[in-house]
Amino acid sequence: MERIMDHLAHERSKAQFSVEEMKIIWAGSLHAFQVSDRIARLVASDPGFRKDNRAVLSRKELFKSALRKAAYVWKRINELALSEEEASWLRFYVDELAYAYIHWGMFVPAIKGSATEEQQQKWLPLANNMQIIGTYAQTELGHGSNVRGLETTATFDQETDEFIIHSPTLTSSKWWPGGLGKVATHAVVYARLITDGQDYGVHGFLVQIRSLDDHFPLPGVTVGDIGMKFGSGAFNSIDNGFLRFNHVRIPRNQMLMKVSRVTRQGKYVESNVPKQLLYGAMVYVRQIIVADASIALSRAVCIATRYSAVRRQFGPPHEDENGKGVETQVIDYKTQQSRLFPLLASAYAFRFVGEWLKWLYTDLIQKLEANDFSTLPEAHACTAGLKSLTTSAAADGIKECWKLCGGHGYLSSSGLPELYAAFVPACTYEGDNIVLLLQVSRFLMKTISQLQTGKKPIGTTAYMAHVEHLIQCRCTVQKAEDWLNPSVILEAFEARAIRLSVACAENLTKFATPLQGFSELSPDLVEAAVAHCQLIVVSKFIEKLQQNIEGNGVKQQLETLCNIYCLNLIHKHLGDFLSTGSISPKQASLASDQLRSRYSKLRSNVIALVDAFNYTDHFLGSVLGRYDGNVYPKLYEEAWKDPLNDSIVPDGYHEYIQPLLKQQLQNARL
Ligand SMILES: CCCCCCCC/C=C\C/C=C/C(=O)SCCNC(=O)CCNC(=O)[C@H](O)C(C)(C)COP(=O)(O)OP(=O)(O)OC[C@H]1O[C@@H](n2cnc3c(N)ncnc32)[C@H](O)[C@@H]1OP(=O)(O)O
Ligand SMILES: Cc1cc2nc3c(=O)[nH]c(=O)nc-3n(C[C@H](O)[C@H](O)[C@H](O)COP(=O)(O)OP(=O)(O)OC[C@H]3O[C@@H](n4cnc5c(N)ncnc54)[C@H](O)[C@@H]3O)c2cc1C
Repeated sequence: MERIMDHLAHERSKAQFSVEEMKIIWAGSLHAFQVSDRIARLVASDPGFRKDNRAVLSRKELFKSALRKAAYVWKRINELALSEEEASWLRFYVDELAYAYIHWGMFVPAIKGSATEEQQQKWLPLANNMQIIGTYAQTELGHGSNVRGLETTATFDQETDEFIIHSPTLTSSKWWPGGLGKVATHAVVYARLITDGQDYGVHGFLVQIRSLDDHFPLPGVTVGDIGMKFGSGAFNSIDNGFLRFNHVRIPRNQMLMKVSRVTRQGKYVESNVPKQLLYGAMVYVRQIIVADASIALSRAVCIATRYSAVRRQFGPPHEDENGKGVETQVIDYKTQQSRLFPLLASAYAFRFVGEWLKWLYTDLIQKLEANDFSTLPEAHACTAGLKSLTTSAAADGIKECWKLCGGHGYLSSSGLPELYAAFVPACTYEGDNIVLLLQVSRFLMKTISQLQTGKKPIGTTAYMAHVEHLIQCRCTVQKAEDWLNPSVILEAFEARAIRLSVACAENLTKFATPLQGFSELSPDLVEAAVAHCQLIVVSKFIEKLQQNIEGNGVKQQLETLCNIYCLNLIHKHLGDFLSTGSISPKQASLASDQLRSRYSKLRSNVIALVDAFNYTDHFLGSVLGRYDGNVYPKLYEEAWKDPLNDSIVPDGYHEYIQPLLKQQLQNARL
């Protein structure tokens, strides 16, 4: 036991940079580090937030435990008079999916984004004080991605000045909203607005669904939980629900009227705000999900990295720091490094692109407030594309981390199965990842077509202004070290992205209609969108390195991680880089050489690099990822805690094992 604990301490002593400074870089600022660190410790030390028993709870127990924790969170927020920032850190570190995620993450943002000032004044205080609990009811049984295809209706009744909310078909049942099944009292419901016999498409409405007195559904409302979901814990602590309306009436002023409104006379009036703002809550949450992706991936990487340094298999016996003969740490196998280190680099890359996206979103909101809608299309494309790219990579990465831990990774106590089950639906919710990439490709094709009209591309598409150069330029790499030059890397990624996009744009012209072209070429369009989004991540990582980064050796580590992130992408997408002529086969081989050399350079720093995430053992929830590396005794201890080990002889022995054994014995004797 001691040896293993010493072993991680030895790993930490090899770090060539200041972990404390890196913690600040990871957190985003000294202030963010201090607040998050304080709240993380507060949660970890409070037995009310215990979560190590989750895997053995039944669905009902899990749900109730999540309700208890959500109520306790609210109590602690008030008792400690936490600021909004501290409260959101508290919810984050409690790490238990419950209605509060949707209430704060979607219901409140939907009201802020789509309600008029007057409506906000009425509803936000109620929501902010938890006098009502809200959900976001958009998806239906029959339609999720195709929002324009939603079937729920909101028909204006001029006589009573009300909307009648109705579910005309089974497929129009709302299906999936979190917190809806058993908890929410109110919902932002997306329904087709019909007035004067005309259908004006999907709009948002604020609808009360349960009584605030006895919690029973209101007349005309049928509501319940949609059932168990993937994995044992994960999303099963939350009540994703179904909801059907039978001519439920709401006052006219409960239509969210920032984008358009219906007058007392039933006239539909559009404001000067673009219709797309109705989808504003999705832009907001997608931006948060990118940050979530870096957190989920970094948790998994932290577990797999620490465990890989503890775990030993094969190899000629080495001498450890105490002169004892030991086997090889699995982290020293080059295959382990080539699977794990790019994931570590991706966690950092996603962290920085998430930081930038948060800035982009804040900038968008400021512009919208000044009635400047010019950056909305780019914000939509960036949030959609990066949500897609980072969640797909993080979900795959978590799965890889579990395999990197061998058999023990499959144990619930590793924390990895639940982390995977909780994160993988992020590839679907807030927009299916392929559907979102198609939105990006639509934006790219539009930008390319506008180049011909002389419109200057801006922001993340600014590189397209250099289309003539990027279409024909040749990569200048001659030796492996040349791949360490950021401008060389950037140009290779820009060339690959624009060449894929231009090829799509040219191919689209060969079809009878754009619609037919988009449909036929959609796999290529998705690849072009991925290349563009990867370019954004690469360029934001490089930009981060151009900032003033303090701390002994911190910048050097980030440079190595950035090189690994970029060179590994080249390695994985070699087909794209070669087929577009962005690099040559010889340069690809030099990139692989450089990648291998970067792994060696990173090796002694990896434990410190995952320590910089500053995750408590409570938050990690993993025996394999423990800070002290004391894995084996704790695995053994955890095994004893399983309910099956409550008794020496299991329940069922007398009914099913003993009679069977007896029968077989008797048969043998006969
Ligand atoms: C505390 C924080 C907690 C965070 C929460 C974490 C955990 C919670 C867990 C789960 C919550 C999950 C919630 C949900 O899933 S809610 C439901 C989400 N649903 C979707 O995301 C549906 C995806 N589909 C769509 O977004 C759209 O239908 C579409 C964009 C794919 C297609 O729509 P359609 O109107 O048919 O679009 P067009 O392609 O014709 O586009 C029209 C036009 O509008 C632009 N555009 C589209 N979307 C947006 C947008 N969001 N913002 C701005 N602009 C948008 C599009 O680009 C077109 O523009 P044009 O080319 O210039 O015409
Ligand atoms: C855990 C979880 C929580 C959720 N929470 C909420 C919530 O709180 N509120 C809410 O309203 N919704 C919620 N949802 C629903 C979620 O937003 C939808 O599931 C999501 O938008 C995807 O839509 P879909 O299920 O209709 O998938 P579909 O669109 O049916 O996708 C099925 C397949 O078709 C493909 N596909 C669909 N359209 C196209 C196209 N145009 N081109 C190419 N391929 C296409 C997709 O790529 C996918 O492979 C949640 C979902 C999950 C899993």
